[in-house]
Amino acid sequence: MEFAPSPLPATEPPHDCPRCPRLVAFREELRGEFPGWWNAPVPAFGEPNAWLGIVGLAPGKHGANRTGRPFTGDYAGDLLFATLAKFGLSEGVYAAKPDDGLKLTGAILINAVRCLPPANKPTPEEIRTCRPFLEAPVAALPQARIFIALGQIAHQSAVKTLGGRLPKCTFGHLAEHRMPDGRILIDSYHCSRYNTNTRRLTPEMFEAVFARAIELRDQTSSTSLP
Ligand SMILES: O=c1cc[nH]c(=O)[nH]1
Repeated sequence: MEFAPSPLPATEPPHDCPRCPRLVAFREELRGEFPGWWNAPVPAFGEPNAWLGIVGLAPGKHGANRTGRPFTGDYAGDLLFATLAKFGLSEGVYAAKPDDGLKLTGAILINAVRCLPPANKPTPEEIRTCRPFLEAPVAALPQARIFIALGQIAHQSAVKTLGGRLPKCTFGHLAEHRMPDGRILIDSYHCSRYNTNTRRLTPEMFEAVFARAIELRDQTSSTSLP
């Protein structure tokens, strides 16, 4: 795969974002080892007019960090994209590569941390440092009234981004949190290989989160949320 950095919206981190020294060093190492991979901050993927924002954790090494599209090419993406298709939130067929023509409809995927962290574990400082790159695209989503957080880290970053208070928002699968301006955050266990293999998260449990998001969208579509 050949990657030429294309012009990015102002809400996206630059291709050579220097903010997190550990993540920059890891990215440089992987650029040497895998020059054909993306190896850069991974841009959000989806519709600018999305009603649903889905907050992930961080690129997977062989997934988004390789392909340059969130969740694309790794195990977590298989369940996520199948679920999006099932709920009418995508058009086209997901084929685990960024040029498969897949389009999200009504939804957007944004990782809480844009660069690949070693061992899939960003530090608290890296999560904090990357938060402007969650805040900026979220602020640029005028229609997004419902958010789904995939896992604890995404939950924490999403609550802070949406202006909520963490002590009031305990993470739990299918837990719902109303933000001060009326936007609603639904938590889900992350659709990682570990969670699905151990059955902590089943496809049915994951689908219940999206079904609830759609139910809330339909209930709130007549009320005025930001
Ligand atoms: O949270 C995740 C996991 C895998 N790939 C992503 O882009 N985000």
